[in-house]
Amino acid sequence: MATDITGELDAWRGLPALQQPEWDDPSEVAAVARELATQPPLVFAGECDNLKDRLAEVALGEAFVLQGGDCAETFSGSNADAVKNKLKTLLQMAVVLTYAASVPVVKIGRMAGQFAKPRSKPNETRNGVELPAYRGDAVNGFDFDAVSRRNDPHRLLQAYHCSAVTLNLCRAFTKGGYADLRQVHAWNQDFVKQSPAGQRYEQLAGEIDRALTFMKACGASPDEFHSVEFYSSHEALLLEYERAMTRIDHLSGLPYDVSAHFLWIGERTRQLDGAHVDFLSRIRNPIGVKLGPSTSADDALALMDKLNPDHEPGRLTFVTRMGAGKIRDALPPLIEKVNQSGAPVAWICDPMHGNTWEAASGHKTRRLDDVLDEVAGFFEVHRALGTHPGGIHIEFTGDDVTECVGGGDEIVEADLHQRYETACDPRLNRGQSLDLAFMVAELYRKAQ
Ligand SMILES: O=C[C@H](O)[C@H](O)COP(=O)(O)O
Ligand SMILES: C=C(OP(=O)(O)O)C(=O)O
Ligand SMILES: [Mn+2]
Repeated sequence: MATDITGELDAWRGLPALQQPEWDDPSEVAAVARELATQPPLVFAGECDNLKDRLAEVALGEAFVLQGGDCAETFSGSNADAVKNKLKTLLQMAVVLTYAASVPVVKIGRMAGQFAKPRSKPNETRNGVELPAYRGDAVNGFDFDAVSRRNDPHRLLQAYHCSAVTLNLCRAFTKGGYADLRQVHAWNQDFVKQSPAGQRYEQLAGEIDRALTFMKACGASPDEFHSVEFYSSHEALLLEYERAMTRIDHLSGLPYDVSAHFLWIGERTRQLDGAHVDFLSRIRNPIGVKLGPSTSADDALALMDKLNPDHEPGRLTFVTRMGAGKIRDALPPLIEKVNQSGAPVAWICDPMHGNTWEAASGHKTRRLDDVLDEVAGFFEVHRALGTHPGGIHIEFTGDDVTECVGGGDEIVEADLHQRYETACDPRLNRGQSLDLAFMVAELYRKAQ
């Protein structure tokens, strides 16, 4: 039995796999994969099952997903301050949503493994010099020189170790007291406090404080107030890595990719007969697929049939990323067709990837207004169809960067150069993330 499963886990090797790095020496990759396969799991099958249960609640309309983090994590970003700032932002957003929208929030980081990037062009040219594109720290270096841009399979091991460090910090921060609801004010104690969203948050935190004091006086202090359930996720892009991190769970005898709780297939690698769809169809984690504006209703249905043939609630999440100008037309046919099939699905909105453009300065950027408009369109469509807007998937950072324009602390195009630190796509900063959370909470409340 185990032999059969193992064989099936390698079926992707015979299929077209897009966006895989070309490595100089395949035997070096094979040696790294063997070493990865001996490393301890980063997550346990039981935890993945718990997340699947949470996502089943989302599919049923009873909870809301908040998934986010960097576009591309970096090895140098695997440190306590950077991880704490991202978690703090996620916790603040989650509190706004839980309190202001009165909905349980499933918290998933694009963290502890988001080290590989698909690219639209294989090469990058600067001042007449052409080098391979940066494909994430798991593959090559961000610096623009030939040595750094060489694909190095040993980086896969470093990606594993940085994921372990980051996940360990996430587990400690979310279980060790930092995420206690009595810390709601503490999460707001820095630059963000002065921003319009920070001040609005401060008010809400005051209300939560009073509610907690009241509940304590009544004798209630449930565990849920003292720690937070947090899950990790990343795009399952590098199949050698994901395969090496896949283990057969002792209890169920089923394969789980133990590199993260939740894995998703990107917009560029969701071909029905491609390697990524095949591989993810064979692991038992909860999984997602990004759906861009070229997705037909038949494509969505075929992905459902292949990735969740048993219609297991929580197994498959569709992450739509249509763009603000397209979502109102592109999303309804997908939802209608999938719904007609009776398949349970959690629909979540990535309002980032359909709204990227290049500023005159050459910076890749996004307008917060477009992000908000796509989320508003997502809610409108679900409201019109009577379906559940299940969550948001965003790229953000805990730092005060200037990568996206707009927001309460208005960032304009001319500001982009000030703190443009992303290794790939432009991220919302703390203030912009909070602006978004308040808007989503309002939309959610209205939709109820
Ligand atoms: O999320 C990542 C980007 O959208 C993807 O890597 C493509 O970016 P690019 O067009 O800069 O290559
Ligand atoms: C590459 C990404 O998105 P998509 O696959 O939707 O383009 C991403 O999430 O960073
Ligand atoms: Mn991105």
